[in-house]
Formats: sequence, structure tokens, C-alpha cells
Amino acid sequence: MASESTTTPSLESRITRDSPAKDGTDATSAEPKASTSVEGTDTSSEPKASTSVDVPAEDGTTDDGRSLGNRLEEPEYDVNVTLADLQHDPNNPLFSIKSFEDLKLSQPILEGLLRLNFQKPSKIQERALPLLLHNPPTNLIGQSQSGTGKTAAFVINILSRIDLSLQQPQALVLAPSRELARQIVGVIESMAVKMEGLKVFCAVPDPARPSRVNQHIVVGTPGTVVDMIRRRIINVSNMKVLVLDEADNMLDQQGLGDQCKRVKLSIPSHVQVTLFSATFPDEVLGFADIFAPKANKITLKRDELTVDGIKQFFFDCESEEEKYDVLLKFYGLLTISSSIVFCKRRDTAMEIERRMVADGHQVAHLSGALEGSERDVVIDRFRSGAAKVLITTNVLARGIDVSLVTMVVNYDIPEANGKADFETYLHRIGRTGRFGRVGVAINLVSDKRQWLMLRDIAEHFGIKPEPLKTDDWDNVEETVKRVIKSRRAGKTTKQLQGGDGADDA
Ligand SMILES: Nc1ncnc2c1ncn2[C@@H]1O[C@H](COP(=O)(O)OP(=O)(O)OP(=O)(O)O)[C@@H](O)[C@H]1O
Repeated sequence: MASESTTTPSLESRITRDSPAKDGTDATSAEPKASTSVEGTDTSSEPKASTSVDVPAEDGTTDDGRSLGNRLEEPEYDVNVTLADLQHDPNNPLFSIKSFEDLKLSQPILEGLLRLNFQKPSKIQERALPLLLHNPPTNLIGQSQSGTGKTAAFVINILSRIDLSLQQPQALVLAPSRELARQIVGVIESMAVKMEGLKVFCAVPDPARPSRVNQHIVVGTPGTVVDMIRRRIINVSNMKVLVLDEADNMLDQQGLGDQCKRVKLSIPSHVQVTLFSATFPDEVLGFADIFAPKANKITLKRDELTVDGIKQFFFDCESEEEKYDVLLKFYGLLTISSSIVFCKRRDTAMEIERRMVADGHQVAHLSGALEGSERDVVIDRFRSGAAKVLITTNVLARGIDVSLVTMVVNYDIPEANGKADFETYLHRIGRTGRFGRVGVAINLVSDKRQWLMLRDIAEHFGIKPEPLKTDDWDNVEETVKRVIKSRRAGKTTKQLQGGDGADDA
């Protein structure tokens, strides 16, 4: 990775164009409730070209039953890279020298992993599991790149510590969004398929609440969990493990942070506390140390954070209005398997949805403006591939794992307090390129302020987003398709760039 100024000449020169700064409010600001549009399977009315992408199922197998490892070998392009290749490259976050058997997991867990077709641990799994499973239990702060299998690491630890004969909550996982909490429940259930009788409760806002939670594992959002503990619906006296997923985000936000602290104060002091995220900015690590005292730590250097499989681009748009035209044109050009468009504000997301629907596209919108049950419908349709484009806000920036997602669009550059939000950028683009898959991230930028933020992001991570030109759509199409094809064909960054590849994201 390059460490000095790494912006492209065009990104640098583009910054000199002066445009008025825009004022924006956070995606979490209270705004009117939106109607939901979830019908449809494709945004492109008459796609000019078809770019096929991986379509593995959520359990790591494909519709035709082939494994993910095999699926990465896409016959259409004479692919010669496999997941196994990536897992043998010591520089890859998926690398490990051990097998799951070496990690001395129980037979039902090993069988669950086999059913998911997890052949080998990733680096974070290989490193974290011995620390997590060691007795007496020790706290852990675990960081690894997006999409490298942190969930399995903490789930395996939980499953290893559950006493199935005790019908009481013994492990608690807190996540910042209802979608992530529901996803984690799904991972636990599929991994514990051979642990007969294991039950999981999802504690997210829901009008139908039980009077008592007897499930072994509780996964939820902090507000609901705090409330259920306070009302003694969740008995915490038998808790053994507490996990904060996306921990930096949870501890950093005032409301969530307070709720997490209240949960921690209510559970027995000997509970093993484990914190996971792809990002732990320095200012949050201090809180993390207090929340998980004397923790073992697995952290990354800044230049290790980006995922190599995600190729990053930007579109130079003349105005805010042209961003929308570019988005529409782009979706008309390429058939992308599944993609996510991130906006800063809920009303922007709703407006894009409205206009794309009016233009004949079928897209789904998900933001905090929707009711919980509506959100469930939208995300489930997106996961199944029934809805191919999801327009959303930062509410889905973290943790969501949909392996079909080949492209992420930053309709707005992520920002916090008027500055580029580095962590959110990384989490957003990390919705693609999961576990060795290919991904494309596209940034739409239309004024000086946004350009400066993108430049800061590029410098911060030592990456080099490449320009896509709105006056040459054939080239745009060819470039994006080439990235997807070449990467699936196993070419390295170096081969693609004809250079040393050090700047590639
Ligand atoms: N050992 C493994 N072998 C094969 N696939 C795996 C393995 N571990 C995890 N996966 C798959 O990798 C994908 C990403 O995993 P996961 O969602 O846990 O990533 P993460 O590190 O938590 O990402 P994020 O930082 O975005 O939350 C999932 O689809 C999961 O099924």
C-alpha cells in the first residue's frame, strides 16, 4: 500500500473546481415514513450488456448445490483462482495454516461448519478461536477486514460454551441494527444445525413480546435488550458470554453506547466480553478497553484494512441532479447481480426510489423511516435476490452479508460532523467482496466538498479510486465488466494494472 499522497491526478485536479458546499443532515434524523417498494427483480429495463456475477446461496452453496469454493471458479471466464488459493496466500485475510479440526471444536460444531461448506478457518477465525475458547474465559477485542468471518468466530465460541440442558439465556449478542441481529440469528441457527434443541431469541422491536425468554442465546439491538432485561423478560443470571458486534459503532454512539453499558452492568461480572468490528478507531479503543478489561487484542494496521477484492471508482458529476442521471444510466447499462446504493439521508433514498420506480425500475428502499415488519420484508426480498437494488442509508452500512452483492454505490460520500467518515466508507464498500468474492464500489461526487472528502478517504486508506467518465459510457461498461471478469479469472492486481499493484484497494 502506498502511504503518501495516493490520489489520482484526476481526483486531485477535480478538487480545484469550486462548488458550493452542501448542508446535510444525518440519515438518522426524524423524517416522514416512507412507502415501501419491494416488487421486482431487476432495475435495468433493457440491459445493453449482461455482466453475470456469483450467485451463491447464503449457506455458501449455490442453487445447483456447488460449493462456494467451486463457485468462485466461474467457468464462463476460465477462472483459475479458488477460495482455496486465497486461503493459502499468507497475505490474504482468509489465510490460515490450521483446519477447524485443529482448533478442537466439538463434533456438532464441526458438522455444522461442514454443512456450511466452511473448509478452512480465515485468519481472524484461526487467531481468535484459541483465545476465545481458552479457559478460564478471557475478554477479546477482535478486528479483521469486512467479510472475513468474524461472525463465525464469535458464534463458534458461544456454541462451545452453551449448556443445552439449561433452558436459560447463556449468551447475549448485541448488534446495531435489526437486520444485523436477524442475520446473526440465521448464522447461529445454521451453524448449530447439529446441536439438537439449541434455541435462539431475536430481541428486536416487535409488538409481540414473550413474557419470558427461555432460549439459550439472545441476539438483539441494545434498546430492546435493555428493556427486556429491565422488565425481567430476559434473565441474565446464567449469562456466560457477551458479544458486541460492530463494537466501535456501538460504543461510539451516545444512545447505543449507554444502552450497551447498561446491559454490561446488569450481567454477572465474570461474563466473557468480546468485541468485534472491522474498524476500531483509536478514540474508540479507549472505551473498548474499559468495556472489555484485560482483553486479548487482535487489531489491524490502517493499511491492512481495505479488502483487496473491491475495486473502487468514482464518477465526476457536474451537479447533484446529474448524480441521479448517472445512476440511472449506469443501471441501464449493466446488469449487476445485486447492489446497494447508500445515501446520506432517508429522504434522498426515498426520492431515488420514487424516481427510479417512476422511470420503470423496480427497486427496494430500506431506512429507519420504515416500520420493523416492513424492513423485514424488504431485506428478505433483497437477500433472496427477488429485489436486486437496495437503496438505503447508513442503517445498513455495517455487517449485512449478502453474498450476491457485487456493487456498492456511494450516492453520497459518507461523512460525520462535516468530515469524511472513514470507518463508514470502509463498512459500506465492505458489503461487497465478501469472503474472497469480487466487488465494485462506485462513488458519485459532484462538488468540491465531496471531492475533498473522497480525497481524504483515499489518502487515509492509501487507495486510488479510478475515474469513470460520463462522456464515454462504452468505456464505463467495458471497464466495470473487465474488473469483474478479470478478477474472477484470477488475475492479480499487478496483472490488471500492469504495475506493482500497491495502490489497489
Ligand atoms: N471459514 C469460512 N469458510 C468459508 N466461508 C466463510 C468462512 N467464514 C465465514 N464465511 C462466510 O464469509 C461471509 C462473511 O462472513 P461475516 O459476515 O462473518 O464477515 P464479517 O467479518 O463479520 O464482516 P463485516 O465486517 O462486514 O461484519 C459469510 O457469508 C460467511 O458465511
